[in-house]
Amino acid sequence: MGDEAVSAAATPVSVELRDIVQEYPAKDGNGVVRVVDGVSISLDRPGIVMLLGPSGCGKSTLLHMMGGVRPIGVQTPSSGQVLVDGQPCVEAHDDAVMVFQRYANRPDLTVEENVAFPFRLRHWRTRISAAEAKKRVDETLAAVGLDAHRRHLPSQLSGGQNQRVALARALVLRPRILLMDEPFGALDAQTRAEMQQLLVQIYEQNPCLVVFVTHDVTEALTLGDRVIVLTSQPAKIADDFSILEPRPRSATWQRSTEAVRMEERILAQLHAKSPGRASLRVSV
Ligand SMILES: Nc1ncnc2c1ncn2[C@@H]1O[C@H](COP(=O)(O)OP(=O)(O)OP(=O)(O)O)[C@@H](O)[C@H]1O
Repeated sequence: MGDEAVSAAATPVSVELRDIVQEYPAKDGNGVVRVVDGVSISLDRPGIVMLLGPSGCGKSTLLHMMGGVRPIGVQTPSSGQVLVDGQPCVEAHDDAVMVFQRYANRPDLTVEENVAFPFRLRHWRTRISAAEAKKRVDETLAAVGLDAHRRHLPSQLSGGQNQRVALARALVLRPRILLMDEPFGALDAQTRAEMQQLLVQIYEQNPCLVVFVTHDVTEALTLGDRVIVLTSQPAKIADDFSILEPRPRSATWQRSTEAVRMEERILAQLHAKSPGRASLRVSV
């Protein structure tokens, strides 16, 4: 299983949201609120896909759906279909792992123990041998630059280092789908840039499908192979385009006419009041 899981990272992957509608109970207790309104997204190859949209438009809701994570007591999606590798996704699945802004490291465990934590769970213990788990933890700690901190506690680390721990805990599972919910949103500008660089390095070494939620247009242009912009609530697709510029993307490219046009295009959509289109795909 270990070797299979290692090579799985480079294997094809597909995630499809088909005509997704999501409604949640209204906060005032009266009826429901439609948060997502007919979103269709097809992701069919490894790459970094940026999901942008105004606050509260349903980005996390869509991201969770891709990982089969469901809120308690709410039908998700209200209608539409989530398919992973062409199969209906009805529950959390091993192919997808999530990284959150609140890195959720256990304060009583060392860096190494935090990263190895998934292997304490019966589900993974029965699938990954202890030797394979140790090898993966060692490799991943080196990949995220935390080898020298393995015996430290989270309280002894900076915010960026703590986010590295959270990223490493996701990467030890060698996911084919890495779902990142504003993972660098709480970091200062320099640390955020370092983490973006790290993500690109890790991605280049082991390409998988990364779906990355952000509010930050520059982050989208720095990282994305594809940028999907959602409208304000209820979310529809407002824009969807590819960025062909290879990574790492230089400051010169960031200031180029091409990049500035993309930035303006995203900002125009984020500030637009008009409803989005059901599905639109453009190559830039
Ligand atoms: N389980 C739930 N029950 C009720 N309402 C919910 C639930 N989950 C999310 N919501 C509501 O749905 C809306 C969209 O939430 P979601 O977190 O998906 O948006 P978002 O775009 O990720 O937001 P942000 O950018 O602020 O992180 C919000 O108004 C939120 O309060």
